[in-house]
Amino acid sequence: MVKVKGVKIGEGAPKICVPMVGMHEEELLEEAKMIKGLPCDLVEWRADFFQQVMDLERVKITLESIRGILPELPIIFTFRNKREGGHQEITSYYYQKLNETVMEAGQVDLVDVELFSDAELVENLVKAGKRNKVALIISNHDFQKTPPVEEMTRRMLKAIDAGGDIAKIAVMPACAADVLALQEATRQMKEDYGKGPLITMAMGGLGLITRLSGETFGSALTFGAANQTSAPGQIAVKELRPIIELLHDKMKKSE
Ligand SMILES: O=C1C[C@@](O)(C(=O)O)C[C@@H](O)[C@@H]1O
Repeated sequence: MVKVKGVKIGEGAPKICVPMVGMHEEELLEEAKMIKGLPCDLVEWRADFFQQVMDLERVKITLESIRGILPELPIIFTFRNKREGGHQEITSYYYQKLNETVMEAGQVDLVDVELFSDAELVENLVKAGKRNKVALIISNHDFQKTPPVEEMTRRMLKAIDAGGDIAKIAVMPACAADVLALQEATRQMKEDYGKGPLITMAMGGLGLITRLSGETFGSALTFGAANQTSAPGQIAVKELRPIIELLHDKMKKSE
């Protein structure tokens, strides 16, 4: 279990995270104000959407303004590279600098680091996370396909071995068997390897069930949209919340 600002990821019902995808500061602040009224547990700033992400001072100022609007919610900071489905590509050097700067600024609770980054970079960011008391999600995204179950579990185990507090995998299914493979990899990680917390999802409409069924299979967090999605298959947080709650209540009652 990972506890951030009182939110227990990996205990009870899956937590709901809303991505912030504004390209400019004003848009982000509007999004933050809207999120204030939404039934979510965390927010994720997808900084690869932000047009001024190459300006570290701007990033820090924007983060402070977001925090000003959302003082209580845990914030995940994510720069998603293009090769993993993000909107911009930056050098490894800048990726490290950006994530370290944000961790040192003290406004975020979690940082998402891509597993397939340079090994030394991951190591440095794990150390920076520990130094700054920021939890690390080590993630992998495949927007083309769903790897075999063993490969998905191998990646999640590697993410935890590398020092991730949370392992995350997002894949693209082509058929129902792919969706089942993602669920099975999640189940094996939780029940057979005893590892977690995990965040897993199959993307697109076909994978939607995986965004709802985390409590059954072992995914501790799910992403729901405010008004713009950050990945295919996300549904609105207002639609997501009652489903997550229904499953949680009924599962508890029939224990
Ligand atoms: O990694 C993830 C998961 C995600 O890709 C999804 O499919 O919901 C959405 C991203 O914003 C987040 O960083």
